[in-house]
Amino acid sequence: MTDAAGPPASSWVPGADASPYSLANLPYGVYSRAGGPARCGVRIGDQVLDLAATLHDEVFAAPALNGFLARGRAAWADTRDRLRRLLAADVPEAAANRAAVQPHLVPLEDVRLHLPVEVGDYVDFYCSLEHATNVGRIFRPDQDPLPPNWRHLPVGYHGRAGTVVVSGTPVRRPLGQRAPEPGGDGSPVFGPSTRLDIEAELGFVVGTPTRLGEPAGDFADHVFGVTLLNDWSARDVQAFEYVPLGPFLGKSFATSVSPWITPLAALAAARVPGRAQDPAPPGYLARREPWGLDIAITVELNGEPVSHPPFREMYWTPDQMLAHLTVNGASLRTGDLYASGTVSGAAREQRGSLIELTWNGAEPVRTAAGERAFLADGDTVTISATAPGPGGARIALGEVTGTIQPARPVPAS
Ligand SMILES: O=C(O)/C=C/C(=O)CC(=O)CC(=O)O
Ligand SMILES: [Ca+2]
Ligand SMILES: [Mg+2]
Repeated sequence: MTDAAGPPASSWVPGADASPYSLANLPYGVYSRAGGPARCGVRIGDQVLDLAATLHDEVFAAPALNGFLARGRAAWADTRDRLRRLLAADVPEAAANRAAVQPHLVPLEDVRLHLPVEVGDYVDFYCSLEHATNVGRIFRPDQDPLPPNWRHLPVGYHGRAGTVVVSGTPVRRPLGQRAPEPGGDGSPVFGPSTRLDIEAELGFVVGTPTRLGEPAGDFADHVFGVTLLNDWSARDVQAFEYVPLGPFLGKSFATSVSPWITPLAALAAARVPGRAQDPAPPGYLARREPWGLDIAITVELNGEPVSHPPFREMYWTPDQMLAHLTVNGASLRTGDLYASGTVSGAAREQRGSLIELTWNGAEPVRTAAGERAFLADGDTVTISATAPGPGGARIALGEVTGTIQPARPVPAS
């Protein structure tokens, strides 16, 4: 059963058809039950389907999806087709499928979700025109908000792959150096970050590697799927350290991702051409297919929605990010992760970071827990997203959440 336009296919799994985790979605993740090993699964409704047991395939009896991702696009499509057929209500063998598959469904409330891939390299881009313009105005008020390169290439930096953590992992407020403060002795100040922020982003997970020395082929040949990502950012540390080599410790302490990877195949109805670009980018960045994605993101602070960033408004699209990552001959490996950069739209309530929402703290966000310029200890940030599915239904991309823990004590000098 391939993904087709038209009415959504129906599943025998109770509740699945009415859920944003219907047969049209089927995101992949890694789960464990109490005392059991971590294994690969697919989400349907409020359950996880164990893939190794269902498909009799040991590649899924692993604590990461990398082995499956390395098999490539034809295998991804074949597995998705098999799963859709096994879970479908409207195929002749549905009763037999149900009898065989039902024992391998586990209620979500009985599982722990893990980081779904072993992350290789992690790169973060800067692809929202509105975000780049806002942050440029705030960080560099005396200059053009957009650097001269910005409309010619998707600007990015390498982050710390080893600190990519799964949703729910607590985030400890980092220690670091910030600029000398007025009234101080002129030295930088070392201590807990006082401007801890979020960045609402999408992450793209590489399945099929590229060859050293060669550019990537088609986006959908290499990229397996999409995850939600929060690039926690200590703005005070970042502002003092980033010249001239870019973000470093201000962003490397934690990057949280959703436990679910939504395969590109589930996002067929979300594909849009991508925003017009002026000037036209060089040939290697020309868009060959529509890979803008109409994904609607919501950011909640302590349970209250504070922003609705629209991914469809991104200036650079994820196929262009992939082309740029490899144009110099640098290769990508299975499990590499690249993020879009903060997603911000033109309206205030579409900004994907607190530094923009509060204009560097000058206009605090009002919530039931009090006013926030930046994050307080104990705050919980949750990013979720939905996208159009077949027949007007929507699919969900999971959520990525994290709660801020107090900084560790400043070491005595
Ligand atoms: O312009 C700057 O100096 C800083 C930019 C960011 O903090 C953004 C970043 O990490 C990339 C992004 O998320 O868009
Ligand atoms: Ca970022
Ligand atoms: Mg980060």
